[in-house]
Amino acid sequence: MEQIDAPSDLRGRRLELSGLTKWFGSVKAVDDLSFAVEPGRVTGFLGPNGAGKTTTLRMLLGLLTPTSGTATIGGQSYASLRDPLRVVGAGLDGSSFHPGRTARNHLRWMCASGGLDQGRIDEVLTLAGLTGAADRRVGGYSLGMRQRLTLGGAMLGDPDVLLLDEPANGLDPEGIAWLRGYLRHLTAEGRTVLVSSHVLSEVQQTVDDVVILARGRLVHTGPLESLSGEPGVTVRSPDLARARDALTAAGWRVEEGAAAGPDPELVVRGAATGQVGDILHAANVPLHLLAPTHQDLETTFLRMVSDAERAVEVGR
Ligand SMILES: Nc1ncnc2c1ncn2[C@@H]1O[C@H](COP(=O)(O)OP(=O)(O)OP(=O)(O)O)[C@@H](O)[C@H]1O
Repeated sequence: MEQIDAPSDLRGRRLELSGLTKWFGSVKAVDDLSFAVEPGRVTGFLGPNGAGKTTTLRMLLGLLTPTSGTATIGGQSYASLRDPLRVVGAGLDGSSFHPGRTARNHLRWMCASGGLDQGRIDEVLTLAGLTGAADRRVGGYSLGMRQRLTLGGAMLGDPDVLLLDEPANGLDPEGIAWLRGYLRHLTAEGRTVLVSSHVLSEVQQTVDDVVILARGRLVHTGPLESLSGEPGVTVRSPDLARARDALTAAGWRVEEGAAAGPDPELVVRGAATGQVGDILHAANVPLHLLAPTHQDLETTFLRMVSDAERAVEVGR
């Protein structure tokens, strides 16, 4: 069959995983995973350590063979791409540098081993913000500079798709802001970007979509906003027990709020402030706070993961 790669100015390659499964001996690292990653968006690939993120990325990159299922890039498996380094850039391990090499020489070495033209090295160094440090040995680089070099290396083939494993790991807030700008720039050009992280808050400002994994299984996929949960009303009162009773008697779903201490709070899901205020007023409950609220994204993420992990435990 003839292999046709779209010209890179068309970009727009979708990633599709279908029933992807990987066993390592008796360990099921990836379990019947199906989801898609859209071009022109940054997708966060999230899950706790050991959830199966790296294994999935390695299968997408043809570095591991799935036990069953498929992973395709623009409809093709990695192995069938005619010019894979120009289609997919990968940053899988930020620490695998020869410490005695300069960044420029590292990129030259990458070009030579991947059969890529060296003409993009200066452009990539600029893109990664490493022009001034290009001729320094990588052994003296900070973690953030190594992450930049990993990202730069992934861009050498001017790929349509970027797969990055924990690119925000160890970055300071300035580094995370830089990463956000870098990835935004790349998706604005129509590229497909998938970034893994075990901490949502590290990439929360960076991603458009999320794919959440736990114990190798898909837990949730959707736009980032889909994690903001159901809106609600936060209530603080010195008599929270009575507030809870009045609200549940009126049929509202009441959850514990985040704050602990002398004035703890509860959250009434799906209610408007007026409705909650009227009920508490009628029940003579003293109020210290009544405010509309959205669930914190990280809280939703952690809850989804722990529910999924518990379901796996129960199913065993
Ligand atoms: N080569 C291997 N041989 C045996 N087990 C493996 C191998 N690679 C991964 N695993 C196991 O597969 C599961 C998923 O690991 P994986 O590295 O894909 O998770 P992860 O989500 O990337 O986590 P981390 O953030 O810690 O890298 C883990 O239980 C891990 O121990």
